[in-house]
Amino acid sequence: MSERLLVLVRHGQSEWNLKNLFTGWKDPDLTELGVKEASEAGRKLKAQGLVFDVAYTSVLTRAQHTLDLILGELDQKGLSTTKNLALNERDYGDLSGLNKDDARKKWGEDQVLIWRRSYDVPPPGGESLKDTLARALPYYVQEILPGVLNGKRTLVAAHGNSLRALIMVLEKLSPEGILKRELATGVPIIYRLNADSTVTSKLDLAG
Ligand SMILES: O=C(O)[C@@H](CO)OP(=O)(O)O
Repeated sequence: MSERLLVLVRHGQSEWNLKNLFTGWKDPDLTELGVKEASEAGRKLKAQGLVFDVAYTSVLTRAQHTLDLILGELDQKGLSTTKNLALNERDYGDLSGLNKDDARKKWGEDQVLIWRRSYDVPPPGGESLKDTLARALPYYVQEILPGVLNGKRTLVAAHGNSLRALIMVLEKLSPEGILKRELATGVPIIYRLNADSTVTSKLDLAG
């Protein structure tokens, strides 16, 4: 029987993660550390003996670069890959490009935390996690999940908040539960699914 494998990985550290800037749909590349993290993610997946049939990523450079580095480590550079905007980071709207500490000074710690981690309060001009889920989930259900359920071993390289949206569904987390869920850069999470698309097992390759 095929294994219904789904691996999610957040991109490695980006230039704007390093500078502590709200990023969203802006398109910085990986830092040197981010490149190392992505390669390390690939080595960890290889050490697990994993091979993939398909990959998905966003239309943003940091996620695509991460995927390329992972596939390089896996000797799978030619893997069939689909890029879609549905997997993009949450759009940070007017906050994009601002420094996160400066934003805390201007609007206060609590307000910035609400914009960053609440479920349904969007940052000005941007997307809430709920909005992000509303575009990432249909893509997952219609484009990614059918392949996984048919035995296509699937790798998704995307972003903190687009992946948090999918994790909320996979792990059946409440809006309160997702609030505290942080995704480290370049850490793969390996899911195996049941035939009804619920999660059989989860392995977080942190550390
Ligand atoms: O700036 C962003 O786009 C995201 C991810 O780096 O930040 P946050 O941690 O606030 O979701």
